[in-house]
This record gives sequence, structure tokens and C-alpha cells, in this order.
Amino acid sequence: MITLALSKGRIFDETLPLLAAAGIEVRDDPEHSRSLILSTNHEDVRVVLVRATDVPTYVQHGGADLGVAGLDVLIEHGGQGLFQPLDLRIAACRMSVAVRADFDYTRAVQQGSRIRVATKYTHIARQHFADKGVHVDLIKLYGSMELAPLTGLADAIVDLVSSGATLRANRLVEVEQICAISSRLVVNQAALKLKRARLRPMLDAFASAVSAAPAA
Ligand SMILES: Nc1ncnc2c1ncn2[C@@H]1O[C@H](COP(=O)(O)OP(=O)(O)OP(=O)(O)O)[C@@H](O)[C@H]1O
Ligand SMILES: O=P(O)(O)OC[C@H]1O[C@H](OP(=O)(O)OP(=O)(O)O)[C@H](O)[C@@H]1O
Repeated sequence: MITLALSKGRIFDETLPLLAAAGIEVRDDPEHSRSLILSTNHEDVRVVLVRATDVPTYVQHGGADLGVAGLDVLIEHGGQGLFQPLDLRIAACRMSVAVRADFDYTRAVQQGSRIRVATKYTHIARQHFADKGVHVDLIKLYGSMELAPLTGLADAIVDLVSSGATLRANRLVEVEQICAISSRLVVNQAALKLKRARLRPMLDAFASAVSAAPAA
């Protein structure tokens, strides 16, 4: 059995065409089923639905043989025990610093002020500000980061930005882009050896589908 870990929503939706290119069709629709294990048109391939942040953990510990996870999630996880053969170029966005329009970020940085930064992505944020030599107090949040500067909890946030609509809706401005983010295929290192005959053609089919897809 080959087990693929996916998260519901954009990763599931954007992975489906790549699976189709590898001849794999998922039988259930996660939006209309409560089942967490989905069968496919191949008896020996199944999809398990997990939280986006749990995909690396499932694959690392062999709960799944392979999975799809955002680079943000992989950096935060650390990537131990994971083979990362392919950038799938799906769920593309960027990791950015954003502040209230009336907060002078450039000046705060130049003055060497301590900046309070709220984020779900503490590893990425810590590394970014350490590289810049900026002193920060990090505040760990699990969602709705945009609220933090609006309520006085923080001066800045580090969060994912795609269209910019969420920042605009909350009257925040993007002041720095930290890195580009897309989703990666991750494979359990032991599974890659033990199930190589079944996994290798799947990985090759994903790679061909990615290079055939128009650039995002
Ligand atoms: N607005 C966006 N546009 C494009 N890609 C995004 C966007 N937001 C997040 N992503 C990417 O998609 C991945 C999955 O995001 P999703 O919103 O499905 O899960 P999540 O809510 O961040 O995770 P969890 O449920 O574990 O907290 C993220 O890890 C990121 O790489
Ligand atoms: O620039 P935009 O196109 O507005 O996208 C950015 C938003 O997308 C992500 O949230 P998501 O939609 O995944 O919601 P969630 O984190 O609550 O799941 C991210 O945390 C931002 O809030």
C-alpha cells in the first residue's frame, strides 16, 4: 500500500491534476465526506487527510509514504527524515512582513528598536530578523495574525501573502518579502528504498506533470 498525505483545501485541490497525470484518481470528495482515508482507482494507493502542518510529521514517522506540504510548513518542521525531491509549484505565495500603515517600520529598524512580531512561523521569522540584525520579541499565534497589529498585540506580523487581499481588508501594508513559498513533494526516506519500484514511477510522473504545467 502507498499512502499519500494531503491537507484539505488548496493543497488537495491543486494536487489532484498532478495525481491525474500519474494516472491516480481519488474516489471521494473531502468536502462532502467525513472520511479521513480516501480510496483511489488503484487498490494499492490511498490518500489520508491531515492538517497541513501535520503532513511532514506523518511522512517523517511513516504514517504516510509521501505527502505534499508548503515550504513554510517544511521550514517550521525542520524536514528531518524527509526526502524532498520536487517543487510541485502549487499553492504559490510569499512569506512577508506586514505592519499597520501608520507604523514606520523602516525607522524602527534604523533606530534599532525592539519590534514585537506576531506569527505562526516563528522559525522563519527568527531567522529573518537575525539575518537583518533586528531585535524582535516573537509572539506565537496559530491564526488570524492580521488582528495582532490592529489590537496592539504586536507591531508587525510575518504571514503568507498571495493576492494581498487579506492585508488590504485589514489595512495592513507589506513592508518586506522574506521568501517565495510553494508546495513540495515529501517522501519518507525508508519508504523510498523499500517501495522504490512503486514510488519511482509516481515521482517521475509528478515531475513530468510539473514541467509540463505553465509557470505559476
Ligand atoms: N493565500 C494563499 N495562497 C496560496 N497558497 C497559500 C495561501 N495560504 C497558504 N498557502 C499555502 O498552502 C499551504 C496550506 O494552506 P492551508 O490554508 O490549506 O492550511 P493552513 O490553514 O495554513 O494549515 P493548518 O490547518 O495546519 O493550520 C500553506 O502551508 C502554504 O504553503
Ligand atoms: O494575500 P491573500 O490572497 O489574501 O492570502 C493571504 C492569506 O491566505 C492565508 O490564509 P488562508 O486563506 O489559508 O486562511 P487560513 O490561514 O485561515 O487557513 C494567509 O494566512 C493569509 O491570511
